[in-house]
Formats: sequence, C-alpha cells, structure tokens
Amino acid sequence: MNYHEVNFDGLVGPTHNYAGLSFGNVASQSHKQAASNPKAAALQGLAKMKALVDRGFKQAVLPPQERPSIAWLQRLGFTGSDAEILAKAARETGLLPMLASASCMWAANAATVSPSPDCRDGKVHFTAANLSANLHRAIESRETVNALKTIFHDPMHFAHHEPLPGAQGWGDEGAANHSRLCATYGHTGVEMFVYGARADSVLGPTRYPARQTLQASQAIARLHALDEKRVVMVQQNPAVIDMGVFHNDVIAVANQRVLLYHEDAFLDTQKVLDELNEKLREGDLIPVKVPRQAVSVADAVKSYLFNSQLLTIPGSHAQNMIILLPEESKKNRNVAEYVNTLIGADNPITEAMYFDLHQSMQNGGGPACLRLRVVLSDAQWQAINKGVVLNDAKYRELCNWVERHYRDELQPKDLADPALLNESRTALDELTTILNLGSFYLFQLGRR
Ligand SMILES: NCCC[C@H](NC(=O)CCC(=O)O)C(=O)O
Repeated sequence: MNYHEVNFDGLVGPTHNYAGLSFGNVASQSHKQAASNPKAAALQGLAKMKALVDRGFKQAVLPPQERPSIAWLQRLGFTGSDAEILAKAARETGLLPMLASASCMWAANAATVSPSPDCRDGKVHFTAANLSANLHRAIESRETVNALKTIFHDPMHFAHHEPLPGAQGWGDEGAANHSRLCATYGHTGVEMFVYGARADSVLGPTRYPARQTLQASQAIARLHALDEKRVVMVQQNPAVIDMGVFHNDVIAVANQRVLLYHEDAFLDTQKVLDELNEKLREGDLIPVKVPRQAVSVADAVKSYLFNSQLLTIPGSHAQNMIILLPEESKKNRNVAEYVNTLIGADNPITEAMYFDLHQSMQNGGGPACLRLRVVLSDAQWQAINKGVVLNDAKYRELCNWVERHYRDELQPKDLADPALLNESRTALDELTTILNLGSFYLFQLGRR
C-alpha cells in the first residue's frame, strides 16, 4: 500500500484583515489596523498550492468559514437584521474584528491528525483544535469539525473527535505543535507533541501565553489510540515563547527522519533527540540543528525560516526534500545564507523554493501555518471528497472565483459593512459548488 502526504491548505476568506488580535504573535500585533488585500492574500495562497501541484505533490484546500459570523454574534446576544447586528457589534470595542477574522486560513491550527499506521484501529484520526487562547480562533472549531467530516466522510477510514473542552489549562492549537517522524509515510511514526505549559509545573512563559498544554496533548494521544512507545511529549523553551514563538512551528519543522530545529527551541534538547531516536525504530533520526550564532531567535521569528514546509520530492528515491519558505527568509541575510548552506550540506534537504505570502505573513502565518498535513494511503485518498483536490482546472476556477468576489482593499472599519457580508455569502455559496460540498454553511441551511 502506498502512502502520501497530502497538504490541505486553508483557502483565504474574503474578510482577511489586520486586527492585531493575537497577543504574543509579533506580526499580528505590529500590523494592527493596517489595510489588507484579501484578493492578493487568496491568490498568494493558491499560487503556492499550484506550484506544488506542478511538482507532482498532492494538494487540496479547506474552505473558509463564514465571516463576520452572524451565528456567533447572535449567540453573544445581538439581535435584529444582519445589518443591525453588525452595527450593534461594531459599537462594542474590539468585538466585531474577532467575529470577522479570516483566521481559519491557518489550517495548521485546524486539527491534529494522526495517520493510520500510527493508530491502533488503523484509521486516520482527527481532533479539531479548540484554539481556546483567542476568541477569534476559538469560534473556528465547530465549523472545522464540519469541514473535516464533510471531506473525510467515510467512517471505515476516518475517525473524528470533538475539540477538547475550552477550559483554562486545556489549550490545543492543533498540528502547529505536533510533528511526525517516520522512515517513510507508510511506516509507523513517532508523534512529537510540543507544549508550552503543564498543570503540575510553574515552568512556562511569563510575558506571552502558552497556547498548548501538556494535558491537552496527552488527551489527543489517547484519543488517537497512539502507542505510548511511539509518542514523545516535549516542553517548548519558555524563553522563546516570550520572544514571539507562539507555536512550535515557528521554531522547528520535521519531515520523515529529518528534524530541523533551532538550538533554543526545546527544554532539554539532548533528551528530546535521544527519545525520538530511540522511539523511531526503522532508521536513525536526522537532526539538523540551527545554531543561534547562524540564526538568532529574533531572526527566526522575523523570517519564518522554520515555518517552512519540508516536502519529500515525489519519485525521489533518495527521499530528497524541498524546503519551501516565505520570501521574508530570502530578505533576511543571515537566514538566506543559512538556507544556502543547508541545501549544500549533507542532509536530505536539497532545494529551496521561496513564495510571496506577504498578506498572511503580516498576520504571523507562513507557509507551514497555511497547511494541514494529512498522510493517506491510496485507498484513503480515494475515499475523500475529491471536490477539494487542487488540479490545473480547479486552480483556474478558484482564481477566477477570487477575482470576481474578493475586494482588493479592506480597512478594519469595512468589517461592519453589510455589503461585505453579502459579498462573502455570495462567494461562499458559489464555492460550495466548486468544491462539491453540498449545503455546507449555516446561511445555506437557513440558519444564518
Ligand atoms: N499559525 C499561524 C497563526 C496566526 C494567527 N494570527 C492571527 O490570528 C492574527 C489575526 C489578526 O491579528 O487579525 C494566530 O496567531 O493564531
């Protein structure tokens, strides 16, 4: 049986904007109130996806959620027509931007996914993240469950779990804090969960929040029926969280046997490497340490070097890999030099590709944030809803859809404009046909 990694990228929604909502995410906070360009954002994301399709990778999309969310505004007590609800919510300081964020584009935070070779029942397991650290993200989880169940609908192959409770100490941010190391995708892998805080210790960040907790990660490992001997729980270095590393995927990235990590990423790094190596039985771990002398934590946060995608080149017998980076990494001299050294050195990473993802980057979302990795066997691949799979024709159709429906400028004040809500609904209504999702959004089901 063949296994592949499929990247499911979040399609950027029509309300992409800069509201400075994420405390501890330096880019988000520093672009607060800037004008955004939703059209460019969506096209930048699609261009990255298309480049991977052209190189023979399997690529799919996850649909954006309806924003502003009238359903959530109603749950928060706003009444009246849609226009009245928007007008009333806009009068509450800072509230409407939270209910209007296009943040579900960062699909790495949608869920934690365990491929079937790792799970006792031989199914692919999904737990949608509760994203409880931020209201604008916490409201994603219900709809994420719906999207995942619509796409991965066959219970023979796929198991879905409810998001963990959103109580204090149970924060879960999905795949951004989860990495899988394996000999090949079809082998049983080692799943590494990285957390920022744990209930039984005061060791944690002091300036910025720890969004992922040990308790949450342990619950997911249990739900996914993982073998304890193949699970590694790792504490993130609290000092780097306080420097703006709000998710582990801002400081480390793994693919197959390669772990590319900053030397300051973890607490007790040697123990982490030893445990990974011991638990990865079919072959040795290939640790690639990025020394702080070469790239400082501040440069890592600015350039998003580690928020890259490490992708095994299809058909490459040596399992060579591409590192796919944002252009910000090329503009940073230290990082660009490091990447050149990396691809010339003795490791499987042989090629670098750079993409303009500026619109997403200004909110702290790089290439890795934009995608959810799902390893599937041929049979599981056949069993998904194929409407979301990107090929040349679907790419052209989606670009055309974006061109027709998206604005090229959005100011924070525009979020209360009822016309924006209507434009978004018209766009999403058409999207469900393009992606073959059926009646999917609440407004399509008559429930607003
Ligand atoms: N994985 C990348 C996630 C980025 C995301 N940014 C945001 O939500 C910023 C939204 C804003 O500020 O408008 C976050 O911090 O969770």
